[in-house]
Amino acid sequence: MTPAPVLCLASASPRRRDLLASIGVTVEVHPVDIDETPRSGEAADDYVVRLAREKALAGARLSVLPALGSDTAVVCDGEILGKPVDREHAGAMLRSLAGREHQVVTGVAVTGPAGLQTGCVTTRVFMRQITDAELAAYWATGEPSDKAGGYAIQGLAAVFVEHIEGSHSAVVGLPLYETADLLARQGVPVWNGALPIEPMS
Ligand SMILES: Cc1cn([C@H]2C[C@H](O)[C@@H](COP(=O)(O)OP(=O)(O)OP(=O)(O)O)O2)c(=O)[nH]c1=O
Repeated sequence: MTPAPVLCLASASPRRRDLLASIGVTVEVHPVDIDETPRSGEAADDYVVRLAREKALAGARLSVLPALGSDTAVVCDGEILGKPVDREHAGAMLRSLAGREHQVVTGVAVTGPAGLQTGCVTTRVFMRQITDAELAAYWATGEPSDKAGGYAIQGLAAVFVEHIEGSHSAVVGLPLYETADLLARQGVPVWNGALPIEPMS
């Protein structure tokens, strides 16, 4: 039997639902539609935390449960890369990331009895060079289309990623270590209730 939901997930991302399920958090899914346009001159960490906060607050209006929102941006040379709109865009994005370092910035916000609390995690990702034939083959898999930066580290693009410094789960869409802390602060159980909730320090 699936445990009762303990959290409203204000997201259409199946990755975020699966990540939360992996630490024993069953969610009620409420995708929310917000304007994701970056403000002029907005830093990536401010941008993802702002969107995470807006998603959490919109989710809270749809549920009686504490609500979580999150946003992931790929940043290269200070520029925020969104999701690719077509094959050319996806190819240009991955070409710009190949053979060097970029950053993945993920913001998370949880609103509940303790009020609205946020966190932000930056992970350094180092990719190998990628050939044109590989780019074409990767686009044909369908994987890049709904992913920030046009790749999925948890999927086929793992063969392009030499190493990371930071949080793998944050690159996939939700930093689980920081999220567990935010959930504890709101009294939301993880491990389906088996992990003792520590009082806020
Ligand atoms: C870099 C990278 C991103 N992604 C995904 C995570 C996010 O789902 C997506 C970034 O877009 P987001 O706007 O953060 O999320 P979303 O549109 O999927 O869902 P919602 O706004 O409803 O919460 O890219 C991966 O799955 N793997 C990766 O390696």
